[in-house]
Amino acid sequence: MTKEGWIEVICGGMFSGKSEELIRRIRRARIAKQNVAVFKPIVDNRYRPEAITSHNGVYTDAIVIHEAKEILEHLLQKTNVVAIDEIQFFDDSVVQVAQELADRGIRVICAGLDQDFRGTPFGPTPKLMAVAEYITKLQAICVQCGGPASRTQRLIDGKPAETDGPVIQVGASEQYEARCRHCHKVPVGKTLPKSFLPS
Ligand SMILES: Nc1ncnc2c1ncn2[C@@H]1O[C@H](COP(=O)(O)OP(=O)(O)O)[C@@H](O)[C@H]1O
Ligand SMILES: Cc1cn([C@H]2C[C@H](O)[C@@H](COP(=O)(O)O)O2)c(=O)[nH]c1=O
Ligand SMILES: [Zn+2]
Repeated sequence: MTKEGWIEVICGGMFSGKSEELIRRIRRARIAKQNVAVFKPIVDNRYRPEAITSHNGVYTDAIVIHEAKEILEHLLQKTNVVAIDEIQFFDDSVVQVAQELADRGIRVICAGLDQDFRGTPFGPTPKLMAVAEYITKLQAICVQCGGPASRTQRLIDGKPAETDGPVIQVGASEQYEARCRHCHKVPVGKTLPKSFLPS
């Protein structure tokens, strides 16, 4: 007999529709009478504090947590779907938690940035992608050329950030815009870590 339980990752740059897609999957799971538990990290304090919110205004309530292991404490016996937004803000322990849930028979849906503003893999997202059964990589629209925006440009006073800065900086369109690989500007002195380059 086929067993239940797997990991889905929805990734891409900012404005690519990750939260929209996560909310859509949550809505459909609820229509299918699944018991869904929704989580977000406390770091994300934009829009409604206790909800996952898309840049287009759609939202759904969420439990705010500090660490991934708190997810285990919030689950009910009947919970069979777990949705987590902004996974890039968790540490690597979120990978272990997702694996444990999927092994227990739970459908785990994770959404988050795959790259930071420098174009470097972001937090635990790449590791989750490695162990996931299903990956959906979304593109926004490049605000410069209209092409597929796989990257996120950080802005300072409306211009591309030219110097490096903290990786975590919560914000929306006042600080970030969607760009394709050709229009994205990497801060001076920043390239991919050697481990991501061909030898
Ligand atoms: N450059 C852009 N490309 C595509 N959508 C954009 C762009 N700028 C703003 N949007 C809006 O962002 C919405 C997607 O937001 P959201 O689901 O929050 O994405 P994400 O979670 O990936 O940041 C789109 O439906 C659209 O209304
Ligand atoms: C690129 C980049 C983004 N962030 C922050 C900015 C937002 O608060 C979230 C992403 O939200 P979205 O739902 O994907 O729109 O991440 C950051 O902290 N560092 C970065 O490099
Ligand atoms: Zn472009």
